[in-house]
Amino acid sequence: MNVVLADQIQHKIDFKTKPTGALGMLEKLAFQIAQIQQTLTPELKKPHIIVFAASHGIAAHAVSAYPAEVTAQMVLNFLNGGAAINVFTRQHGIALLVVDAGVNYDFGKNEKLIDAKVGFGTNNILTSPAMSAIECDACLQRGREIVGDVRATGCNVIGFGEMGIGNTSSAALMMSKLLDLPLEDCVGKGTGLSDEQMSAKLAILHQAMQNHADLDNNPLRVLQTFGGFEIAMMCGAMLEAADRGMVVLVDGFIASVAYLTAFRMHAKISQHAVFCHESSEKGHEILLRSLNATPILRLGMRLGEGTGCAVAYPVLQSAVAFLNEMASFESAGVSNKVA
Ligand SMILES: Cc1cc2ncn([C@H]3O[C@H](COP(=O)(O)O)[C@@H](O)[C@H]3O)c2cc1C
Ligand SMILES: O=C(O)c1cccnc1
Repeated sequence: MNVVLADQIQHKIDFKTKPTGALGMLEKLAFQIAQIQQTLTPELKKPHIIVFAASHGIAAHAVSAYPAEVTAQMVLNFLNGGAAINVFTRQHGIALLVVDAGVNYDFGKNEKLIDAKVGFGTNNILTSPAMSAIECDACLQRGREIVGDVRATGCNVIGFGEMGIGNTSSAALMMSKLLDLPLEDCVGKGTGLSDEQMSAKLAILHQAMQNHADLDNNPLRVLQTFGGFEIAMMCGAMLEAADRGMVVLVDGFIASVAYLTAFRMHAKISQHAVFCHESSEKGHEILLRSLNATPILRLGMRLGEGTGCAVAYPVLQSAVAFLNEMASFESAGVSNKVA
């Protein structure tokens, strides 16, 4: 760490015309973004959100309140501009990219969709590993390449979203294994299961855990065994974004599990991560706490798609704006003597 620059950034924040610390979390964000960019005058350039979509074999077991076909239908909705993430990215001037990481549907040629198809969905993780080591590696690699292409456009702030019916099941199993926590702490209602359906989901995931009893907590093996193509691609994408010095916006429960996996691979990613919101999906609060992460927003959202990143983005803009534009005590002739 460049200690001199870190001191200068903190000094610049502290000498703005406000009581020390009065901009709260905006100050922490401003410091972090300035540190990431190694400058006293950070800028957020060409923000992007990438939504990765994939199908899940486990969806055949009624672990979601919605049918598996919704994954492909929502991809078409993203392409037509009608989903929540389309609305919020449009609202805030964020570019949106949609990636077919492995949806069980043939979208044909569509120039609006990035084709990174690794397959037509993961295996059923109740009985088999989600994917082969080769597929897992391909996902990480494709995620990295897509971010490389986005970085080349001048983007320095990027968020990731996902779409994949059944993926809260994948994420819960991964979280339980990586953090060595009981499944009860990690499994939630996802798209909105009833209490009864939730008990059935928990029973299936206990069975899945038992069927993979010899799995250790190696992040790559956990990803391969329980992950989804979209979760693995997000993981590679987050790693690349950090490697390239970008600000990484972390969305809800599933994105945070992808982040946890990436963090276990390369802890350095934490310097780049901004936790945008706390999802109301059970497990997210515990996961954020275990990461020592303070989310920007707590709106009771539980959607995914990167929506938390899009809604939190203006807060990052405010953080950068105060650091660049606000007067200092000296420039404004305001006394900074504490009475
Ligand atoms: C219409 C619709 C739009 C969505 N957008 C995101 N998700 C979210 O819900 C899914 C995870 O929940 P579960 O594990 O219960 O299936 C993921 O696709 C996630 O992105 C959606 C779900 C639905 C139904
Ligand atoms: O927080 C999330 O990412 C989430 C929660 C429920 C359903 N889908 C996504």
